[in-house]
Amino acid sequence: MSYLKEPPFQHGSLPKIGILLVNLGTPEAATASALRPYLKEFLSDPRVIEIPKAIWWFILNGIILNTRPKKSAEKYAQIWTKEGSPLKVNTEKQAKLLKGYLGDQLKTPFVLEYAMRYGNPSIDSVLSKLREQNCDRILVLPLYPQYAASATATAFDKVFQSLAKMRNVPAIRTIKHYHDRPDYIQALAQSINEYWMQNGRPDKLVMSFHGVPRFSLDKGDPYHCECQKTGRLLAEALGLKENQYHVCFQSRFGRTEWLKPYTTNTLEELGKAGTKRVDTVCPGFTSDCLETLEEIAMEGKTTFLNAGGKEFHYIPCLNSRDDWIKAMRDIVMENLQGWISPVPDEAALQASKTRAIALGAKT
Ligand SMILES: C=CC1=C(C)c2cc3[nH]c(cc4nc(cc5[nH]c(cc1n2)c(C)c5CCC(=O)O)C(CCC(=O)O)=C4C)c(C)c3C=C
Ligand SMILES: [Fe+2]
Ligand SMILES: [Fe+2]
Repeated sequence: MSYLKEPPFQHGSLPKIGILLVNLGTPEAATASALRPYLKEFLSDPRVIEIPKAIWWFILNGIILNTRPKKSAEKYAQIWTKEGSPLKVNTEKQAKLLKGYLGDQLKTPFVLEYAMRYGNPSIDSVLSKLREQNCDRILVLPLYPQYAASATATAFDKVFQSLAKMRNVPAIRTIKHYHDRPDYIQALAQSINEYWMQNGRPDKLVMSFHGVPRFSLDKGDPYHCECQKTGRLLAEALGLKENQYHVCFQSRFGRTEWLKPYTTNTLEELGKAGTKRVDTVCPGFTSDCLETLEEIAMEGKTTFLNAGGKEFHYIPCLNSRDDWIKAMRDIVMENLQGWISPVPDEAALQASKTRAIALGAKT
């Protein structure tokens, strides 16, 4: 086994902290040819598809990769922006703003980058970049508030696979979840209240989370419970009664049962029941993306209106809201405790050199 070449080591150089935001990833373009490699990487992940490898290989390569890229590309084309995929654009903005806020508070030198679990910038390439900049401690923040093995754990797997190629491995901290943090809940509640102040209130609020297969709940994945808890806390923060909101799950893939109730069924039932206005929000997504802008804001709207509903509103994700970036800053600061010093590292280094000289040591 040969390891990656280490960046040149310099005595006396100040090590930095690396902060690595990880999001899911997105295709490079809204075309079938760009969707194919993205979907291949995504759907080859055993944390995402938990069926025997050999069987899945035939289904994926024989059926899915011949049909889905074109269909998905058509959906992406409807939400694509001049700057690119909304997921990437939003993640980039969050990283930039968070860097600014952390710069105001952190006395220890740091580097903040974002990476994508699938596609680019890859976790491999960004971790190499952090090591080259002398980061000897790295904090990993997945941009998923609720823990799921198929989202959070696979991001960690990829980080550890990258580290396994290094000789001088940095210290690592991972943030598992923040689904019940008051600042995250408050940012969501505030965004919804602001929306309601401008657009009036709905009859029902639908909170839609990304789904996962039902068996993952039975096998011990806490994702379902964490989504339910986020939903309950958000409803409490908004002062909603139980009959004024629904927690449901979207994006079902394949024929197996996924977490229920399915968002599409909920919207259809609400429409059929004569509910006049439904507002939807996706608290599990910190950035707007295909799943929110196309599946909910477009497809969900059609489902509800076709079933007899009259008015459908989609409330955007947290994206680059100031209260959310501040919450991210606080999540990072809390998780850096013990790694950061209250005085600038340069000053601490100088003080320890002075002490050492006073004690007669050669530096
Ligand atoms: C096939 C199984 C899938 C599981 C399990 C899954 C879990 C999961 N996904 C997210 C977040 C996102 N998923 C997104 C897109 C997306 N998801 C799947 C499949 C599974 N996801 C597919 C095939 C796709 C690609 C689009 C498509 O062809 O339908 C996205 C959006 C990406 C974008 O570019 O905008 C996000 C975000 C979570 C949080 C999660 C587990 C909880
Ligand atoms: Fe997904
Ligand atoms: Fe979807």
